[in-house]
Amino acid sequence: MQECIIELNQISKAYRSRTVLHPIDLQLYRGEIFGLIGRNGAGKSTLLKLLGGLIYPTGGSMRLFERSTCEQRSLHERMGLLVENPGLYTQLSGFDNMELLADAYGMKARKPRIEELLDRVGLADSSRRKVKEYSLGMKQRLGIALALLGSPDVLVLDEPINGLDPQGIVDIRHLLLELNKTGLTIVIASHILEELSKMATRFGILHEGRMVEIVSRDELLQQCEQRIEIRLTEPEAAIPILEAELGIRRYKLLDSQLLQVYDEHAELYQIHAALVKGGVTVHGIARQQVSLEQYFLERTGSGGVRNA
Ligand SMILES: Nc1ncnc2c1ncn2[C@@H]1O[C@H](COP(=O)(O)OP(=O)(O)OP(=O)(O)O)[C@@H](O)[C@H]1O
Repeated sequence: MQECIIELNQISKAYRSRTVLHPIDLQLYRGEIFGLIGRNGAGKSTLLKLLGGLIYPTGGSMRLFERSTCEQRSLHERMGLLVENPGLYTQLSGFDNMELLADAYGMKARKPRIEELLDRVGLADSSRRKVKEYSLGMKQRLGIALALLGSPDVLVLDEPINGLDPQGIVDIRHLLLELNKTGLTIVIASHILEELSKMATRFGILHEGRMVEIVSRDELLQQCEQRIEIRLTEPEAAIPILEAELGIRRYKLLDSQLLQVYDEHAELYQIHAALVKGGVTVHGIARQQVSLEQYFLERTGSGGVRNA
């Protein structure tokens, strides 16, 4: 069974009288990569800051690692944050930046740990170079190493790939996937849906301060999978034909007149011919595919929220 390590119950946030996060319920599970998607101003950073204990909620409660954060605020220390600018000392080397934070943590025997982390984020060879000479991607990787210094259970990242070139994006993705393989839970906010979809195992869609949908990777991929839509009046007659004649096993009856077939090998003309031969009247048949972008826009577009 999945272990829930973060639980938000009706968490909300207002600045003065302006509500920027409406009550949100959310459970995060150990080992997952949770992707938070939303347009600019949707409330992603606010939610991440609440998770990291950088700001206080206006309402609701939060449980971290099965304890209430009211009982113990230090629970937030089990999270590694890269939420705002990592606050790097650019005149110092990557190693020295790590050492300063290790000092603040009061870490003993830190050199091997720092070297291990810099190696893990791919900065071993540049660890003695000044940060001002680092590329944006290198700075982000150093930010991640800093966030990992306290050996967190959860890594919380706000737009870590913003502004990176394609190679920088791939490097960060590989790094995060590797870290996740070691058991680290990751919460990552991004508006680059395509990239997020290559990492996250679950997605939360934030829109105007509301969590409008939480969807697993499998559900999302299924929603965006290529499918054949058949409009017909007798689906109960059509299904046995599709199964017996064409060996189609993956289909979904959306309503009494719309059948969706998920089978990349199925051909439109074969389906049409088999149904007609079996005496089924077909009113329409077409291939459909919803792109990730379309899926996201449907839930956050001017048409408002659509329940999946
Ligand atoms: N300290 C603050 N005081 C007042 N309003 C704030 C404060 N911080 C954020 N907001 C407002 O809260 C809303 C949500 O902001 P937030 O930064 O969480 O959104 P976001 O989804 O992370 O956006 P972006 O992708 O642009 O970073 C915005 O309207 C923003 O103006």
